[in-house]
Amino acid sequence: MSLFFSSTRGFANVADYREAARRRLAKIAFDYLDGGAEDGNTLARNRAAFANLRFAPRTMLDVSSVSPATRLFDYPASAPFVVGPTGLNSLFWPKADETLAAAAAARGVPFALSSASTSLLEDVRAAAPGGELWMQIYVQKDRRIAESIMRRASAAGFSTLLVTVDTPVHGRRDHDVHNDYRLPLRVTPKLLADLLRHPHWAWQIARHGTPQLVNLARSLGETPNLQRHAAALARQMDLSLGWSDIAWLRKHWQGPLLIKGVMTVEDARLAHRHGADGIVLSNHGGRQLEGAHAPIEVLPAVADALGGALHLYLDSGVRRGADVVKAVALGARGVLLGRAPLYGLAARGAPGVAHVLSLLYEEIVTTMTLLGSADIETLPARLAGDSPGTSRSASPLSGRPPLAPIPHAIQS
Ligand SMILES: Cc1cc2nc3c(=O)[nH]c(=O)nc-3n(C[C@H](O)[C@H](O)[C@H](O)COP(=O)(O)O)c2cc1C
Ligand SMILES: CC(C)CC(=O)C(=O)O
Repeated sequence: MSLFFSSTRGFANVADYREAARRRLAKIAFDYLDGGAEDGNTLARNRAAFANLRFAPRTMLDVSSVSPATRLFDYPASAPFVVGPTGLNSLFWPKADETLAAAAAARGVPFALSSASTSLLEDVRAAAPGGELWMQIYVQKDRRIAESIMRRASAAGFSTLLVTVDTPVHGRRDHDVHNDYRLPLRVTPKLLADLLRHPHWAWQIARHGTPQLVNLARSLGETPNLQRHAAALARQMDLSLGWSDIAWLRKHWQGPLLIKGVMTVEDARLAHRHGADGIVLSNHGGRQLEGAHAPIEVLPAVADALGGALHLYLDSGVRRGADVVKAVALGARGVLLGRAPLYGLAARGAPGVAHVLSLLYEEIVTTMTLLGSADIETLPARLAGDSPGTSRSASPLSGRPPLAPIPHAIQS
């Protein structure tokens, strides 16, 4: 890494890293990272929905020692967030998945590896030996791929499985069409101009080679071939996947199992009924269904319907520690971070990821201190509705059950 890119001085928040990532990455890569589906309405709504929630702080409470520590399944996490699964990460920085996993371990939070990762899951384990690792899978028509990834992840000590169900087809990403984004990247005059404007990124890609979907390749027993495996990823999703397949997943995965991409009370109930341990309320960061609600908007109804029966996580739009606090206050056990750590990675590599995670951690602590919450159990009593003047006692959240440990739906 060059000296120029090593400093994290002057970065105050995730948005600063986003801007630095925008400057360093070629447009084709930044738009893939940053963009949403179609007109970007859901992408924007994810942020607006967080901004519209208001806190009801309490004062004169002892905040001399504030801790956002919590338990995420059996893992004692330093804070209620997880570095979430994102595919093709070495498009942003070499050895990206190892870097993200090591940063998460150092911060004391889980890292979730995408099955579309550009590093082998075994290499990620080696890069974060003591870290808490989760594995995400897409289920493709050839079920042996998912079975092989589950087997390998289990052998490598990954604790928790995320099954992503909001991507039967890819959302329509207009920016990718405009940029002529395809894998492997094809050198067109447009891409060449883009590369010339972003020489540091171009040099990195040239030096380290095009990222490969190595986990997918290994589970197929094939030599990595980006063209073939990217096409397989996009076109071979099992569109027949249904709730009864949780039983099949259970045969291959003994640990906690979360369904990622649930957006309704009905589906949350079905996940529970079919034996999932938890769900991630997610609209895939506004990258899939344009016109979806923001997950934070549906969280209160889902939390009330489940009444603590499932581990409830949320993602999409988390850019501030206050967003994490709001999600926990509304009933989430924790949040997944999608783009936020990627901005740090794309801007500055390992120091950038570490700084983003520590900024979020510090923002959580500051928010809790200003709210009069010394620990996360008190957070549900600190959020009022979004209408001005909503009083604390009128909070729809008062009286919600505390976040008690939840046993797995199925014990091994
Ligand atoms: C570049 C990128 C790649 C992603 N790849 C995956 C993936 O491979 N598997 C998955 O389940 N979700 C994937 N997601 C979705 C994230 O896990 C997460 O749901 C989303 O980014 C959360 O929104 P946020 O980015 O606003 O935090 C990806 C998101 C981004 C931005
Ligand atoms: C590699 C892709 C499957 C990643 C993804 O889920 C996304 O771009 O949103």
